[in-house]
This record gives sequence, C-alpha cells and structure tokens, in this order.
Amino acid sequence: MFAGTYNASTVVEKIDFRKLQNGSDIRGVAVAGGEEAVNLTVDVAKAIGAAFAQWLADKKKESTSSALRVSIGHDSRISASSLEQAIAQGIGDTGLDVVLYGLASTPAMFNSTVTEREDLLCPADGAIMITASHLPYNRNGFKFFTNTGGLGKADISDILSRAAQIHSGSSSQGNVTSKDMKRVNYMDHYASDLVKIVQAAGGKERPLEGFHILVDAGNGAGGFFAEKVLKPLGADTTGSQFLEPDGMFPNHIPNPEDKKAMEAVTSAVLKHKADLGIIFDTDVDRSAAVDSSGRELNRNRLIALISAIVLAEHPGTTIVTDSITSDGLTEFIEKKLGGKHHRFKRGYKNVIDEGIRLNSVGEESHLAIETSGHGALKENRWLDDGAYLMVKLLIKLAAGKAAGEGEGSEVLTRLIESLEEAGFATEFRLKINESHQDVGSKTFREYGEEVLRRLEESLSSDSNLTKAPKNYEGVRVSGHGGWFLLRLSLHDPVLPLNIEAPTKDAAQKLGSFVMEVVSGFKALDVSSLQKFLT
Ligand SMILES: O=P(O)(O)OC[C@H]1O[C@H](O)[C@H](O)[C@@H](O)[C@@H]1O
Repeated sequence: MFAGTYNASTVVEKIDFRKLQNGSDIRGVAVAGGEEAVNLTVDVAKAIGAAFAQWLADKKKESTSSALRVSIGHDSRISASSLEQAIAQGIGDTGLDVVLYGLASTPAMFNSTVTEREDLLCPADGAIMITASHLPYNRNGFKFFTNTGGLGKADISDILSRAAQIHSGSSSQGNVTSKDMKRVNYMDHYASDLVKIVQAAGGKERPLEGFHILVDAGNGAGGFFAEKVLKPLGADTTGSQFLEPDGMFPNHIPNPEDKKAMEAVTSAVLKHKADLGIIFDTDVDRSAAVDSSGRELNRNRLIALISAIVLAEHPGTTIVTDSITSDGLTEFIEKKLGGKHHRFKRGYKNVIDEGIRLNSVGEESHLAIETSGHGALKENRWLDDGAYLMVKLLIKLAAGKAAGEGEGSEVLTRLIESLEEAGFATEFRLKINESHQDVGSKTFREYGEEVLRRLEESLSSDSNLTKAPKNYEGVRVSGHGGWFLLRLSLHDPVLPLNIEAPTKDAAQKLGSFVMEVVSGFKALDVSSLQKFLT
C-alpha cells in the first residue's frame, strides 16, 4: 500500500505538480487504498528531489565550490521510508551528497543547516523534512530549509515546475541508492542542545528534579522529548504515552488543536497526578501543554503564557499572532503585560514573516505565534519549534521553583490568571461548492471575497455591531459583548467563521447576523451554522 508499491489504478493518471503545493509546503496522497488517488508516488518524489537539488545548486553556486550536502529526515508516517529513498535518490543522482537522519522533527531539520559539527556532517546546505503534519495517515509531503529558514511559496512553485519537467522528460534510473548514503544520529545532538539550554538557564544540571512531567507524542516524532530532554533534566516522566512512532496514529491524531488529542493528554495528567503534560504534533513544530489541574494550555492560553514569559524578558515588545485570537488576549498582552498585540493573518509563515518584517522596519518583536501551536521566537532564529516553546515553559517552571514562587505547574498557571476568556467560543467552516452554478466562472476565492464584501456592506444595518478598526484578513466585527471573524481559508474552498461571546445566546446573535448574509450565497454550505442557530 505504500507509494512504492501502489497499484496503477489508484494513481492519478497525469500528475498535476501544481496541485502538490500547499502554501510553503508540498503535500499529497502517498498511500493507496483510501478514497483518494495517489499523487505523491516514488517517481514524483524522485523528481522533486532532483528539482530541489537543481534549485539549491542555483542558489548556492557562488558561495561554495565543494559538493552540496542535503539532510533528510521524516516523521512516523507509513510512507516515510519509500519517500525517503525516492527523494534521496533524486538528489543523489544529481551529484549532491545526501545525509539521512531517519526519524526527526521539522525544527531539527532546519537546525541541521546552522549546526557547525563536521562529525555530524553539518552544516547541511539544504534540509528536507518528509511530513504531512497532522493530516491523515495516507498523506505525506515535504518541507524544505536552507540556513535562512523555510522556503516560501515562490520557491516551492519553482521547485514544483522544475519537478514537472524532470518527471515528464526522464525515465532514467539513477544508480545511487540509499545504501550509498550516510546516516547520522542528529536528533541526539538536537535534544542535548535543548537540555543544555534549560541547564544553562537554571544553573543546575538537573533543574527539573522533583517535577513530574509527561509527554503525549501521539505516535508521531516527538517521543524523544520524554527520554532525551525531560529525563536528563531530572523530571519524572511516568505516564508519558504514545511515544513509539506509529504512522497509523492508532491512539489519536497528533495535533494540539484536536479535541481528542487534548483530552488524551489531559486524562493522562490527571490519572498520573503529573505537574504538567506536554503534547506535540506529528513533526514537532507545534505543541501545547496541560497544567496539573487538567487545564489546557493551548490556543489563546498558550499564546498568553509564552507572551508573559517573553514580555518579562523584553518589556514592551510586540507579540504577533494569527487573526483568530481573542479580544481577551489583546487586553491581557496590552493592559496586563504592557506589550503590544499585533493581530495579523492566519498561517504560521505569515505570522513569522510579519515578526521578522516588524523588526526590519524598526518595531521590536520577539515572538510570533499562532493559536494552532506554531510559535517562533527571535532568540531561536524565528524557527517555529514546538519543542523550543516547551523548553521556555520548563525554564520558567524550574526558575519559579528555585525562587520559591510555587511548586508544580502553579507558576505557569499563575502567569495567566488574569487572562479573560469568552464564556462561549466556536468555529464553523462553511464550504464553498466550487461546481455550484452560483459560483459560475469565478474561482472559489473570488466567490468567497464577494461573500466577505457583502457582509461588510451590511454591517451598517445593525447598530449593535462595529467593524474591528485594524484587521488584516476577512471581516472581524465586535458586538453583543463578543466578536466574530469570517475569512477565507488559507488553502481550502472554505470560509471559516469564529465566534466568541460571553454566552451562547450572544454568540447566536452574532451568528444570526452572519447567517442573513451567507444564506444568500447558494454555493455555501451553511448547515452547521444553521444548526447552531436553531
Ligand atoms: O485557513 P485555515 O483553513 O483555517 O488553515 C490555516 C492553517 O493552515 C495550515 O494548517 C497552517 O500550517 C497553519 O499555520 C494555518 O493556521
């Protein structure tokens, strides 16, 4: 069932390489057998490997005369090894050196481009992570890095158009196999760097002695954090779960945004009476936590917590977040912490790039973070690293205990005591049926924008509602003690609607206003919103 052993009838006949682009990532279907046809075959992966090698050689041609080196890691997906072999071969055939890392995390792959350790064959000139983050088991994909960070949308389009040409033009079989390639244990080095950061901050070798902290890795790539980070720091990790990689994700989806995943780590914390629970997504670029009382520290709460830590280190700094963050978070960052909240767009790359841009125009920002659990700090080269975010919490825990500020997770919980939270918060995802006659010749994006325009125009008809003064995507409106945001999804033909209000009744009032407008658009599936209102 792997991409390497697919049955021809389940493979898309003519691969449209453009469809493999998902923002700044490549994503596709790699495992046959489900309803979706395979479009990320081993041949496609090989062409993408060759295309990345070409792209990298063009980029680096002036800066080096020696053979370029590319590191490749993967998460726990069942298609990982066939895709690793294929992409490595595509790169190897073009004459570049390939170093295989095996099971790794996305942030570790970036780190391999900035690590100076010849014994580990570092720095790599380019790095690839084979992952589809939290998506179902049959998907997979690639993220690419150089020492300046993750590749952006334009680079990915470039690589995919080169790959399409390579794929159509060649049937040549290279003779480089993964047996010829070197393997290194980079993850041990990466984990020991995290350990050193916590040790240095606490001035102790085992600053977490006396803490009981468990990890739920959801059978993704994050299991190393319990064994290789928490234990050496002295923490008791009893009750950690789903640390073994299993690409069928038999327990829950590794995703801190997923309700079931958060319930799983919460019940482990309560059952084992742990001080803290930590959860990662499949490739460890996102994370969240749970305190000893079982309170989830994700979404707005996680942003508030990390903001409190960062603002204590950098008073007044600007915190960049995604667009669906709460009004309570703004109040907390600005009034309680004395920082500035810059609520920007959805999408981790958008948020991080905005943090970098602000600094470049003279506005100091040290943190860019999304409700999804992607968070990047300036001090960590603006890399969204779920493990590093958790390291910031560990440092605070240890420091709090050493200063006698409290035991267990108390010091963290206290940091966000005054964060005001809405009594009711919900999200609807209104699908646009692209083949509906109401869409006509428009793209789903044009159709969605028309919905947003109409919504904005109708605001003046309701004196209870006010448009948010500063807003970078969609239509954000305050009223009835709460707010709503209707926007276009980053990738899908969907209009996500977020509503937060003091009560369900108030949220329904906001929802009814949106309903009046969206029900006029026949290609929109408004059934979920309708159900909420009845
Ligand atoms: O716009 P949406 O459909 O809600 O998706 C938005 C999300 O897409 C991806 O998952 C990105 O990794 C996230 O950074 C982003 O927030």
